[in-house]
Amino acid sequence: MASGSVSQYLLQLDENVKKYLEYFKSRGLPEPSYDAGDGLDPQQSPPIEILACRDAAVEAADELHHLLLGPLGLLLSSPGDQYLLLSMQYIYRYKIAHHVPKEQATTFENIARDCGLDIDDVRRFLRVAIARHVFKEPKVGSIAHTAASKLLLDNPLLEAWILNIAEEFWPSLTRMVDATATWPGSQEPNETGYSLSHNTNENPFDVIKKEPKRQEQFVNAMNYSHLHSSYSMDHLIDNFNFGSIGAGTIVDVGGSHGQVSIPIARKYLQVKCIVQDLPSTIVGLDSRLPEDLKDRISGMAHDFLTPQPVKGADIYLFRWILHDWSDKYCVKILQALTPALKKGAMIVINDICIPQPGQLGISADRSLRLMDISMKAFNNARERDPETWATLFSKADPRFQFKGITLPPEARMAIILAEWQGE
Ligand SMILES: C[S@@+](CC[C@H](N)C(=O)[O-])C[C@H]1O[C@@H](n2cnc3c(N)ncnc32)[C@H](O)[C@@H]1O
Repeated sequence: MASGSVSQYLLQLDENVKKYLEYFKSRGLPEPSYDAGDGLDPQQSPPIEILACRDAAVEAADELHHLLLGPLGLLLSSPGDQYLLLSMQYIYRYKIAHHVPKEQATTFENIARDCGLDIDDVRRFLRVAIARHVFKEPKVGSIAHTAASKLLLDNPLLEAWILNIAEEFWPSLTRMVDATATWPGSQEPNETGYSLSHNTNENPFDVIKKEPKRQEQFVNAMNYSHLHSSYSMDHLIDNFNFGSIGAGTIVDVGGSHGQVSIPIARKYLQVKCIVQDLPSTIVGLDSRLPEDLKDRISGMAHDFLTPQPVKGADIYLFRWILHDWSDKYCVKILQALTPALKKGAMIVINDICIPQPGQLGISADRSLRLMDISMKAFNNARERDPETWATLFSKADPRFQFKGITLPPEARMAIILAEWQGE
């Protein structure tokens, strides 16, 4: 399939949109808009040449979009294009990208033979990808790499990201409307699109954990999505003064392997950190800590849905935790803290905060909305806006004083603060 250049598509778009709009003007119709649609009478279609202009303009816009995204962007836009996603799942499962020479063409027949696949399936799945410039068909029946298909080679985190969406999230999305009918308004992690599509009544995290390969894929996918500098830990560490507590204690709730506590302790030279997580995650943490931090960081097994055992700490930190839980469970998690809190203790949350509609550009807003709905499909969790964050604290206990939200420049994750006012 021949592809034009950016300038050619721009010209094609400009010429065809002008002709299309001229038609509207000549009929006294307003320009098409999101609010009013195109104002055309469905019974009386415009002349065929006008429809052809529209189609040419749409095609030029699509192609400009794809070219400007670049090869990586093209692949990453796949969650919005389930057909490409399906095709990539097929390509990954049978390692097809590895059977196409990097610099030459091969044939569908060769691929089918080398991978032991049905030739008709190979042709059909690959042509879905080719239609989005993932591989190309330089002449009928032959197949060669494009920049995007080359990214499917030897890129394990990208592979995990795409397969995790294809295998864990996408099936959940296809059943989430059914889930809203089966369990209206549910806040339970096992009453979701995931539950229906994966035929389980367990929390998806527990389902995935049972299979080491699936767990590895999930962890790699999460790591891939956090590679972008907007997710860097530095945004938290440089924009919240953990040093203000002097030699005080930070409880890093759900702190995993200490990936947050370690850089905090490195920057703030007096603070002590207690990393809490489930027993299977926290086991062995103390021996894995860097030697120079062993006297200031320690690990502790703790389920954050049960009462907090560390009493009187200065800061309780939740990084990348609460977005994995519905409001009902976030309230429980916050309530589980209260028996341990001293007056003035700070609750520091580092998580996504969706600005009010209209405050972000359309694509940034769209990507947060997609994340939010994916969390719902997965385990009834959610991304929150400022109001929803504030409400969590007031629902948990009126003695939490909500102190506000800051979004450091260039950061995706906001810093959300509350202070305990109880005695
Ligand atoms: C997305 S990770 C965040 C890890 C770390 N805070 C960070 O920012 O990199 C969520 C963590 O919560 C832990 N977790 C999940 N359920 C938990 C529970 N009930 N009690 C304690 N930790 C839990 C997981 O084991 C995991 O380490």
